[in-house]
Amino acid sequence: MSDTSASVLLTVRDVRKSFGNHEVLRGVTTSIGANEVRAVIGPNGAGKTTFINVVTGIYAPTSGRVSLAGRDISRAAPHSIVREGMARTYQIASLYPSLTVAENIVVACRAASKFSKARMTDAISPREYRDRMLELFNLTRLAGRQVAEISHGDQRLVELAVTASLRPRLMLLDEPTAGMSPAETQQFIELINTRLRSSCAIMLVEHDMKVVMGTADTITVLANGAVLAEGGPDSIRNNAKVQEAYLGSAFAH
Ligand SMILES: Nc1ncnc2c1ncn2[C@@H]1O[C@H](COP(=O)(O)OP(=O)(O)OP(=O)(O)O)[C@@H](O)[C@H]1O
Repeated sequence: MSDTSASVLLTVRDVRKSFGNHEVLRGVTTSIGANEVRAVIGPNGAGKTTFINVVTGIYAPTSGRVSLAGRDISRAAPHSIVREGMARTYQIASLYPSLTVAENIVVACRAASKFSKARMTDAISPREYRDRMLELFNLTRLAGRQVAEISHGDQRLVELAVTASLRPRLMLLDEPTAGMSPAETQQFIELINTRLRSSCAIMLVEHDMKVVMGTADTITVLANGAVLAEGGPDSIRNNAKVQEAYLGSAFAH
Protein backbone atom coordinates (compact mmCIF):
# COMPACT_ATOMS: atom_id res chain seq x y z
CA MET A 1 0.00 0.00 0.00
CA SER A 2 1.48 3.37 -0.90
CA ASP A 3 1.80 6.26 1.52
CA THR A 4 -0.38 8.48 -0.65
CA SER A 5 -3.35 6.10 -0.86
CA ALA A 6 -6.47 7.60 0.75
CA SER A 7 -7.24 4.33 2.53
CA VAL A 8 -3.90 4.14 4.36
CA LEU A 9 -4.33 4.94 8.05
CA LEU A 10 -0.99 4.15 9.66
CA THR A 11 2.36 4.45 7.94
CA VAL A 12 5.58 3.23 9.53
CA ARG A 13 8.67 4.18 7.57
CA ASP A 14 12.11 2.67 8.31
CA VAL A 15 11.64 2.78 12.08
CA ARG A 16 14.64 1.95 14.22
CA LYS A 17 14.80 1.73 18.01
CA SER A 18 17.89 1.11 20.10
CA PHE A 19 18.31 0.70 23.84
CA GLY A 20 21.94 1.66 24.42
CA ASN A 21 23.93 -0.40 21.91
CA HIS A 22 21.12 -2.90 21.44
CA GLU A 23 19.19 -2.21 18.24
CA VAL A 24 15.80 -3.82 18.82
CA LEU A 25 13.97 -2.47 15.73
CA ARG A 26 16.15 -2.45 12.64
CA GLY A 27 14.26 -0.52 10.01
CA VAL A 28 10.59 -1.56 10.11
CA THR A 29 8.41 -0.35 7.23
CA THR A 30 4.72 -1.16 6.87
CA SER A 31 1.33 0.49 6.42
CA ILE A 32 -2.15 -0.36 7.64
CA GLY A 33 -5.39 0.37 5.82
CA ALA A 34 -8.37 2.14 7.36
CA ASN A 35 -10.46 -1.01 7.88
CA GLU A 36 -7.74 -3.59 8.04
CA VAL A 37 -7.15 -6.20 10.72
CA ARG A 38 -3.40 -6.67 11.00
CA ALA A 39 -1.65 -9.24 13.14
CA VAL A 40 1.96 -8.73 14.18
CA ILE A 41 3.62 -12.01 15.04
CA GLY A 42 7.15 -13.24 15.62
CA PRO A 43 9.25 -15.36 17.93
CA ASN A 44 9.87 -14.23 21.53
CA GLY A 45 12.12 -11.19 21.63
CA ALA A 46 11.47 -10.28 17.97
CA GLY A 47 10.54 -6.70 18.91
CA LYS A 48 6.72 -6.85 18.73
CA THR A 49 6.04 -5.04 22.00
CA THR A 50 8.75 -2.49 21.26
CA PHE A 51 7.11 -1.90 17.87
CA ILE A 52 3.72 -1.23 19.51
CA ASN A 53 5.40 1.00 22.09
CA VAL A 54 6.96 3.09 19.32
CA VAL A 55 3.71 3.31 17.34
CA THR A 56 1.77 4.42 20.44
CA GLY A 57 4.38 6.98 21.55
CA ILE A 58 5.63 5.18 24.68
CA TYR A 59 9.07 5.25 23.02
CA ALA A 60 10.26 7.72 20.40
CA PRO A 61 11.94 5.91 17.51
CA THR A 62 15.72 6.34 17.27
CA SER A 63 15.06 7.14 13.60
CA GLY A 64 12.27 6.73 11.07
CA ARG A 65 8.73 8.03 10.97
CA VAL A 66 5.27 6.98 12.13
CA SER A 67 2.21 8.77 10.72
CA LEU A 68 -1.47 8.40 11.46
CA ALA A 69 -3.89 9.63 8.79
CA GLY A 70 -1.05 11.63 7.24
CA ARG A 71 0.09 13.31 10.49
CA ASP A 72 3.56 12.67 11.81
CA ILE A 73 3.18 11.21 15.32
CA SER A 74 6.76 9.91 15.66
CA ARG A 75 7.55 12.21 18.58
CA ALA A 76 4.02 12.80 19.92
CA ALA A 77 3.15 11.93 23.53
CA PRO A 78 0.93 8.88 24.13
CA HIS A 79 -2.06 10.96 25.35
CA SER A 80 -2.03 13.12 22.21
CA ILE A 81 -1.79 9.98 20.04
CA VAL A 82 -4.96 8.70 21.77
CA ARG A 83 -6.63 11.98 20.85
CA GLU A 84 -5.56 11.47 17.24
CA GLY A 85 -7.55 8.24 17.26
CA MET A 86 -5.30 5.44 18.41
CA ALA A 87 -6.28 3.37 21.46
CA ARG A 88 -4.53 0.40 22.94
CA THR A 89 -4.99 -2.45 25.36
CA TYR A 90 -2.15 -3.81 27.43
CA GLN A 91 -0.96 -7.32 28.31
CA ILE A 92 -1.91 -6.38 31.88
CA ALA A 93 -5.44 -5.04 32.25
CA SER A 94 -5.64 -1.32 32.99
CA LEU A 95 -9.14 -0.93 34.41
CA TYR A 96 -10.51 0.74 37.54
CA PRO A 97 -11.09 -2.38 39.66
CA SER A 98 -13.33 -0.73 42.27
CA LEU A 99 -15.69 0.76 39.67
CA THR A 100 -18.44 -1.23 38.00
CA VAL A 101 -18.20 -2.51 34.43
CA ALA A 102 -20.65 0.19 33.29
CA GLU A 103 -18.72 2.92 35.14
CA ASN A 104 -15.45 1.88 33.50
CA ILE A 105 -17.08 2.18 30.10
CA VAL A 106 -18.66 5.52 30.94
CA VAL A 107 -15.25 6.97 31.87
CA ALA A 108 -14.00 6.10 28.36
CA CYS A 109 -17.21 7.33 26.67
CA ARG A 110 -16.90 10.69 28.46
CA ALA A 111 -13.27 11.02 27.39
CA ALA A 112 -14.23 10.17 23.80
CA SER A 113 -17.08 12.66 23.75
CA LYS A 114 -14.54 15.39 24.59
CA PHE A 115 -11.60 14.58 22.39
CA SER A 116 -13.09 12.59 19.51
CA LYS A 117 -15.95 14.99 18.80
CA ALA A 118 -14.64 15.93 15.39
CA ARG A 119 -14.66 12.28 14.34
CA MET A 120 -18.16 11.54 15.65
CA THR A 121 -20.88 11.63 13.09
CA ASP A 122 -23.72 10.64 15.43
CA ALA A 123 -25.20 12.78 18.22
CA ILE A 124 -25.27 10.07 20.83
CA SER A 125 -24.85 10.76 24.56
CA PRO A 126 -22.15 9.00 26.62
CA ARG A 127 -24.93 7.11 28.44
CA GLU A 128 -26.50 5.83 25.24
CA TYR A 129 -23.10 4.94 23.90
CA ARG A 130 -22.31 3.07 27.13
CA ASP A 131 -25.44 0.96 26.73
CA ARG A 132 -24.57 0.27 23.12
CA MET A 133 -21.06 -0.85 24.12
CA LEU A 134 -22.38 -3.04 26.94
CA GLU A 135 -24.67 -4.75 24.48
CA LEU A 136 -22.06 -5.03 21.72
CA PHE A 137 -19.60 -6.75 24.04
CA ASN A 138 -22.23 -8.90 25.75
CA LEU A 139 -21.54 -7.13 29.05
CA THR A 140 -25.05 -5.98 29.97
CA ARG A 141 -25.21 -9.06 32.22
CA LEU A 142 -22.27 -7.64 34.24
CA ALA A 143 -23.03 -3.91 34.04
CA GLY A 144 -23.48 -3.38 37.80
CA ARG A 145 -20.66 -5.68 38.96
CA GLN A 146 -17.36 -4.36 40.25
CA VAL A 147 -14.53 -5.11 37.82
CA ALA A 148 -12.46 -6.64 40.66
CA GLU A 149 -15.18 -9.30 41.16
CA ILE A 150 -15.55 -10.61 37.61
CA SER A 151 -13.52 -13.34 35.88
CA HIS A 152 -10.22 -12.63 34.15
CA GLY A 153 -11.75 -13.42 30.75
CA ASP A 154 -14.59 -10.97 31.39
CA GLN A 155 -12.08 -8.33 32.51
CA ARG A 156 -10.33 -8.71 29.13
CA LEU A 157 -13.70 -8.18 27.47
CA VAL A 158 -14.32 -5.03 29.54
CA GLU A 159 -10.89 -3.76 28.56
CA LEU A 160 -11.77 -4.23 24.90
CA ALA A 161 -15.09 -2.44 25.42
CA VAL A 162 -13.32 0.45 27.18
CA THR A 163 -10.81 0.72 24.34
CA ALA A 164 -13.57 0.64 21.71
CA SER A 165 -15.48 3.28 23.71
CA LEU A 166 -12.66 5.72 23.02
CA ARG A 167 -13.87 5.51 19.41
CA PRO A 168 -10.45 4.91 17.91
CA ARG A 169 -9.56 4.86 14.26
CA LEU A 170 -6.93 2.27 15.08
CA MET A 171 -7.16 -0.16 17.97
CA LEU A 172 -3.97 -1.87 19.13
CA LEU A 173 -4.41 -5.06 21.06
CA ASP A 174 -1.43 -6.56 22.85
CA GLU A 175 -2.00 -10.27 23.45
CA PRO A 176 -5.78 -9.82 23.65
CA THR A 177 -6.59 -13.47 24.33
CA ALA A 178 -3.93 -14.10 26.99
CA GLY A 179 -5.67 -15.66 29.97
CA MET A 180 -8.89 -16.38 28.06
CA SER A 181 -10.47 -19.84 28.00
CA PRO A 182 -10.87 -21.57 24.59
CA ALA A 183 -14.57 -20.57 24.57
CA GLU A 184 -13.74 -16.94 25.38
CA THR A 185 -11.03 -16.94 22.70
CA GLN A 186 -13.57 -18.16 20.14
CA GLN A 187 -15.97 -15.41 21.23
CA PHE A 188 -13.16 -12.90 20.78
CA ILE A 189 -12.54 -14.09 17.20
CA GLU A 190 -16.25 -13.71 16.44
CA LEU A 191 -16.36 -10.28 18.08
CA ILE A 192 -13.54 -9.03 15.85
CA ASN A 193 -15.10 -10.46 12.72
CA THR A 194 -18.74 -9.60 13.26
CA ARG A 195 -18.62 -6.32 15.19
CA LEU A 196 -15.28 -4.61 15.59
CA ARG A 197 -13.73 -4.83 12.15
CA SER A 198 -16.37 -2.60 10.59
CA SER A 199 -15.77 0.24 13.05
CA CYS A 200 -11.99 0.72 12.98
CA ALA A 201 -8.64 -0.69 11.93
CA ILE A 202 -7.14 -3.20 14.33
CA MET A 203 -3.56 -4.20 14.96
CA LEU A 204 -3.01 -7.12 17.28
CA VAL A 205 0.07 -8.76 18.69
CA GLU A 206 -0.89 -12.34 19.32
CA HIS A 207 0.80 -15.68 19.92
CA ASP A 208 -2.32 -17.82 19.38
CA MET A 209 -2.21 -18.77 15.69
CA LYS A 210 -5.91 -19.69 15.71
CA VAL A 211 -6.70 -16.07 16.58
CA VAL A 212 -4.18 -14.72 14.07
CA MET A 213 -5.38 -16.89 11.20
CA GLY A 214 -9.04 -16.41 12.14
CA THR A 215 -9.02 -12.61 12.22
CA ALA A 216 -6.13 -11.03 10.29
CA ASP A 217 -6.40 -9.70 6.76
CA THR A 218 -2.64 -9.26 6.70
CA ILE A 219 0.12 -10.60 8.91
CA THR A 220 3.44 -8.91 9.57
CA VAL A 221 6.11 -11.28 10.79
CA LEU A 222 8.88 -9.66 12.81
CA ALA A 223 12.14 -11.46 13.45
CA ASN A 224 15.23 -9.87 14.96
CA GLY A 225 13.60 -6.46 14.79
CA ALA A 226 12.91 -6.51 11.05
CA VAL A 227 9.99 -7.51 8.85
CA LEU A 228 10.69 -11.08 7.78
CA ALA A 229 7.48 -11.44 5.76
CA GLU A 230 4.15 -9.71 5.24
CA GLY A 231 1.04 -11.02 3.51
CA GLY A 232 -2.28 -12.80 3.85
CA PRO A 233 -2.74 -15.79 6.19
CA ASP A 234 -2.18 -18.41 3.49
CA SER A 235 0.98 -16.89 2.14
CA ILE A 236 2.40 -16.51 5.65
CA ARG A 237 1.41 -20.03 6.67
CA ASN A 238 3.23 -21.43 3.63
CA ASN A 239 6.27 -19.17 3.84
CA ALA A 240 9.44 -21.23 4.34
CA LYS A 241 11.35 -18.38 6.01
CA VAL A 242 8.51 -17.92 8.53
CA GLN A 243 8.34 -21.64 9.29
CA GLU A 244 12.08 -21.64 9.85
CA ALA A 245 11.95 -18.63 12.20
CA TYR A 246 9.41 -20.46 14.33
CA LEU A 247 11.10 -23.86 13.87
CA GLY A 248 7.70 -25.01 12.67
CA SER A 249 6.14 -24.97 16.13
CA ALA A 250 3.63 -22.14 15.77
CA PHE A 251 2.38 -23.46 12.45
CA ALA A 252 2.25 -27.11 13.43
CA HIS A 253 -1.54 -27.13 13.36
N1 LIG B 1 13.22 -0.90 27.74
C1 LIG B 1 14.11 -1.78 27.24
N2 LIG B 1 15.44 -1.67 27.50
C2 LIG B 1 16.32 -2.54 27.00
N3 LIG B 1 16.00 -3.58 26.20
C3 LIG B 1 14.70 -3.75 25.90
C4 LIG B 1 13.69 -2.87 26.39
N4 LIG B 1 12.49 -3.28 25.92
C5 LIG B 1 12.74 -4.37 25.18
N5 LIG B 1 14.06 -4.66 25.16
C6 LIG B 1 14.70 -5.76 24.44
O1 LIG B 1 14.22 -5.75 23.13
C7 LIG B 1 14.08 -7.09 22.63
C8 LIG B 1 12.70 -7.25 22.06
O2 LIG B 1 11.74 -7.21 23.13
P1 LIG B 1 10.18 -7.13 22.87
O3 LIG B 1 9.53 -7.20 24.21
O4 LIG B 1 9.86 -5.96 22.01
O5 LIG B 1 9.95 -8.47 22.06
P2 LIG B 1 8.58 -9.26 21.78
O6 LIG B 1 8.65 -9.70 20.36
O7 LIG B 1 7.42 -8.46 22.20
O8 LIG B 1 8.77 -10.52 22.73
P3 LIG B 1 7.65 -11.46 23.48
O9 LIG B 1 6.96 -12.22 22.40
O10 LIG B 1 8.49 -12.31 24.33
O11 LIG B 1 6.75 -10.54 24.25
C9 LIG B 1 14.41 -8.02 23.77
O12 LIG B 1 15.75 -8.46 23.62
C10 LIG B 1 14.28 -7.12 24.99
O13 LIG B 1 15.17 -7.54 26.00
